[in-house]
Amino acid sequence: MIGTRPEAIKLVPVAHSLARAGAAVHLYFTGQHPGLEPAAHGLDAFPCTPLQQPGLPDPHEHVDRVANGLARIWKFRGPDMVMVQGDTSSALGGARAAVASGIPLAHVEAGLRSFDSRQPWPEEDFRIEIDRVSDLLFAPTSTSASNLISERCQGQVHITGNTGIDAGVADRGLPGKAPRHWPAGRFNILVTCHRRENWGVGFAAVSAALVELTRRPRIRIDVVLHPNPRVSEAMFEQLGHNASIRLLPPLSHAAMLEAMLRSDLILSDSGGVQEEAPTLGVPLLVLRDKTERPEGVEQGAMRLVGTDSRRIIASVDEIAGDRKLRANMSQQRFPFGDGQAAPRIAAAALQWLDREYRDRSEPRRA
Ligand SMILES: CC(=O)N[C@H]1[C@@H](OP(=O)(O)OP(=O)(O)OC[C@H]2O[C@@H](n3ccc(=O)[nH]c3=O)[C@H](O)[C@@H]2O)O[C@H](CO)[C@@H](O)[C@@H]1O
Repeated sequence: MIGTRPEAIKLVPVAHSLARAGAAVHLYFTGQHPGLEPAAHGLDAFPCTPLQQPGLPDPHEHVDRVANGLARIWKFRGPDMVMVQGDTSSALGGARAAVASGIPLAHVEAGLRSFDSRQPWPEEDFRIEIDRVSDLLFAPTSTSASNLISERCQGQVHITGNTGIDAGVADRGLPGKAPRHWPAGRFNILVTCHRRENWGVGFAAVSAALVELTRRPRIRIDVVLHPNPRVSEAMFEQLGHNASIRLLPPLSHAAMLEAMLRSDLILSDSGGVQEEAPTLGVPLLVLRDKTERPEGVEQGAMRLVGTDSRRIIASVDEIAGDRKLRANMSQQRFPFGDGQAAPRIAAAALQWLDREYRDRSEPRRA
């Protein structure tokens, strides 16, 4: 099940590992991010059913549409297992349809918790519901596995690492493989900001901080726009007039990783970027008050700064001005996995299916 760009990025390695292990992989593209193409992510070798359900202002309504659409398709013939990733409305819709159709469900990136239903909203609750009904739970870290165990989730838990790290990140992050091109004297900041909790007041405060930071002569700022037009229009409105800030269109994943590697510091509210930055060894200020990915903060690779302008400016000034702190935050760390999550997931899923269908003494569907 794939609905959004990050789900595509994180499921590419899983689809290929499953296929290598002998599974027949069928993709369902919900259409949550319209324009998301299997070929753009190297997924064109797999059969794909498009649902054509673009994301809606009310994510709960989108969940229902995806769930109903899939349940209709799977009424007569469904797969042996449904695999969903993360916490999107597509993932929850897929999970509900699998349960309604009696199909085993696997959840990739299970167990992440911010312990606050309001942030990320509605993803925290979506992920909890998916975890409760999954038969197989692929937790990226021991922290996420502990969350599942303390909530007494019924599914089988495996600690695998995050598949996002398999997706070209681990290779680039390996010592000696990360080319850093810092022009002397410059301090390059890369920014992404798209979370729903930050729409409105949050965006305005982040933009005000960026404008203030351009007054420092050393600082250069690149803002990568989100594919959601509502988000990119707000950024244009607030930053388009500032000649010292470059607004870049959404980048391919490879180009995004290169842009991260060329940066001295990243400011972002993205979930995936929180996993990638420590692996690439680039310091990160997280534009959120809470995170469901505390591992990078605990290891000193990133800091939570929220969207308060003064706090953002103070943190940037501190990191830009303190070589020792910057060197420490720039150390490569691998809190989210070693780049081998997908083969672990494929092996565990196929083993689980073999056992399940042997015990059920009924043939697998494919
Ligand atoms: C609240 C939250 O965090 N939600 C999630 C959200 O995405 P998340 O917040 O990670 O979504 P983003 O849109 O920021 O996507 C991040 C990914 O896209 C890449 N990128 C970013 C910008 C760009 O121009 N080009 C590009 O390729 C990044 O390198 C990263 O790999 O969906 C994911 C998939 O279910 C989940 O794992 C996350 O938990």
